[in-house]
Amino acid sequence: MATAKVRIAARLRPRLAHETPDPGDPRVCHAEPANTSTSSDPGKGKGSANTSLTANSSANASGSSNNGSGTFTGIAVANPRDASQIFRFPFTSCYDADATQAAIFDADVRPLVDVALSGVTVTIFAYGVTSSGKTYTMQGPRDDPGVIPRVVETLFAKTTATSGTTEKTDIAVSYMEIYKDDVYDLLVERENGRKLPIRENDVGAVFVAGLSSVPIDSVATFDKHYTTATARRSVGATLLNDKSSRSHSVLTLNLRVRAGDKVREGKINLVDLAGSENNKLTGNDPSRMAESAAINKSLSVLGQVVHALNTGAPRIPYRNAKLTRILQDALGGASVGLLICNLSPASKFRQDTLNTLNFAVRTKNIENKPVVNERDIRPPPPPKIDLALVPPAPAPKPRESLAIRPGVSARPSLVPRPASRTSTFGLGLGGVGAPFSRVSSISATGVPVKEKEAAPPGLTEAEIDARISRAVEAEVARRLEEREREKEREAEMAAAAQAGSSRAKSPKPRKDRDGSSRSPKAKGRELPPGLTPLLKRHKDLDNELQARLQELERKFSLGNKETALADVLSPVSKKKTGRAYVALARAHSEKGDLQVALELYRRAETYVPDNVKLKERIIEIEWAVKNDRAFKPSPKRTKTKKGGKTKARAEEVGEMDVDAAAGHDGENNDDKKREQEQPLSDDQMEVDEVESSLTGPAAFGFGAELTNTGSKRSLVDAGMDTQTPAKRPKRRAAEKNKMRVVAIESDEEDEYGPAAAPRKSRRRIAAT
Ligand SMILES: Nc1ncnc2c1ncn2[C@@H]1O[C@H](COP(=O)(O)OP(=O)(O)OP(=O)(O)O)[C@@H](O)[C@H]1O
Repeated sequence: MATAKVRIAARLRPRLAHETPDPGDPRVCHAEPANTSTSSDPGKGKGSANTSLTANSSANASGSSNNGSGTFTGIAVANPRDASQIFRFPFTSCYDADATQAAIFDADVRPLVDVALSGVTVTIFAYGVTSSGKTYTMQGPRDDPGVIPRVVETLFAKTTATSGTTEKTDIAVSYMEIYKDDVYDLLVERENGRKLPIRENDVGAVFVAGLSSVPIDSVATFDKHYTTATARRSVGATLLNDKSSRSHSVLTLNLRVRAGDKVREGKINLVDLAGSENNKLTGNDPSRMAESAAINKSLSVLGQVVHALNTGAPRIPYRNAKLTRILQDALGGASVGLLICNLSPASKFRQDTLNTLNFAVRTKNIENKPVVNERDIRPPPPPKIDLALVPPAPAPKPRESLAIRPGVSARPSLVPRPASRTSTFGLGLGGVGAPFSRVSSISATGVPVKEKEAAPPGLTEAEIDARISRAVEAEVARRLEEREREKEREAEMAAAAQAGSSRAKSPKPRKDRDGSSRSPKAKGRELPPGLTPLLKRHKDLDNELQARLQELERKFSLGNKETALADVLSPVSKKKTGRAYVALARAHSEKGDLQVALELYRRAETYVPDNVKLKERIIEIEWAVKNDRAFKPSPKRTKTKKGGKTKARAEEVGEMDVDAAAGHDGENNDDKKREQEQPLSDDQMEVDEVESSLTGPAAFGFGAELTNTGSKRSLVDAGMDTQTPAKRPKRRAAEKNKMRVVAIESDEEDEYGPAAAPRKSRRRIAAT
């Protein structure tokens, strides 16, 4: 998609009862004849009497005409220090006091709904001085709804219109406020609300971790959530506005449009910014002053970001405020942006109005690079099986072929493929995600043969299953024979050695593995160089193997490939795979993709079926999905350090705490303290352990993607041991016998920042 500049719509609100008119007040001009004009910065301009100055804008720097026809459309406002000087700010879209909510919506907002449904992120934000009408524009009163309710209504009207088609749209909402530079979820009870951290995922997208996302299936459902959440927003009375927003609010509508084999994921961010305010005018008390300072600071950072983008600065200060961090995508990112510039007609706000207009003029030069989020949702092709040398099944059942359909492109598995490994039963399954074609073929003589890429076409599933079974049986038989021969040799050598030593000295009873003492003579009688006991063992194994193969076949025939894979993996691989799924699930649940998260947790359970905490997690998410409720992932865990000290868990899996990097290390201290007081249950530890394994380099080769990169500085701050990982193994080895792992996960980031390779430390602590 090409670049797209941020669109600007200027809206002048009507005068309130107590506001008296003044000739220099801002005025909306619709195609008025353009007079003398000088390209100038209105904030600094000092023109002669009756001079009309046009705001400096690269879009229209050459004159007062903004449409090439000698007319001007935009906002005209007098200089507060020299009323004879009129500044003109050209905007193609501007609305005067008579403009209706519907007019603004239809002209500027409605087209963006289609853009979002096409898989693009759209951000619409209202900007302006306090009491300029931002909340009125975004939210609106019940009898005159603003942008937010209208967007939702339009979305549902559009999805209803496509209900007869193959297109299906899922909509979910999340709603947060940024109050005194802390983020809170407005969809949860205020008492339960905790400060939410801002994080960055593995592809650099910024998101608020733990923010709930509620699926909505109708305007009425949305209304219910929205009304409750809006009542939670921080609002207070000031001398300038008796219902002044004391926070910035961001309402996000997540759209998922499924059409055939494709899914598009668009988003609409609807932002109602708190208004800049002059404390001399607002009459703020100390608490209002603190709010006001936070509002003004974040808006000032917003201005700096816009300025840096306009001047092509090498560093854009997004990280200097939560607000800009969250709006990063809308300002120079991959979003389509609309800034609604709200203006107050009151004289006392004249300078603020000029500031607002200057900000708007600068913002409209920002270029974004919108991205369409569309992906193929066809299921991955069935695994290929190398069956070239396995003899054909005697009686194949006519079932659907597992052979890959021609023309269907393979999609990468959710779980990256590890290097192929050979299991104890000789199946080189290569772990989860590896195609069955990686199974080493076994020749009739039991010698593994080179892998081939494509399975012979036209085989039924039954044939494939049968061939796998025969291949496994052949390999197991070969290995058992080898083992028996080995044992025979050992037994013969032992007998010969004992016979030799018995001639030299009297026999000494020797303890066997089972603890029984037997004389070499007796042993010789029980274990002659013959094969009887070995064959017995062989038979046991055969039965065991047979049962296992039957179980495998049963599961394959049920189509439960996941379970079957879990069964044939080694315990270590099972655990690793489970960990990988848990980490992915957690990342999805934090993003609000509860359905996907649930599916991933269920898959994880296949690999670690005994994990009680995991079961609980599944039940919780199932409940949340079923009841359309938000799911709050468990807070960061603490772990007990040797000596009884505690510390906050470094990071969540798969994310980087961008706050620390942004210099907000001191935040959330209360939350951390609370977390430190929560002991970890063993089950939770197991889940954490499952997640933490992803940080290891051996985690299927994708550890780096999901690796937690907590900062070393934060560990130092928390009073933690920051000994380098290289030294740890020695200490661990010494402690190994008296310690047990009760909590793992302390990921450290190189002190030079997140760009450096992440390292992982595992801590062992004393058994309790
Ligand atoms: N277009 C409009 N038509 C009628 N009344 C309006 C309009 N815009 C704003 N108002 C009124 O102006 C007052 C201030 O509006 P609003 O609370 O929306 O301002 P705000 O910019 O959100 O202020 P703050 O930044 O302090 O939250 C309210 O009483 C509101 O009803």
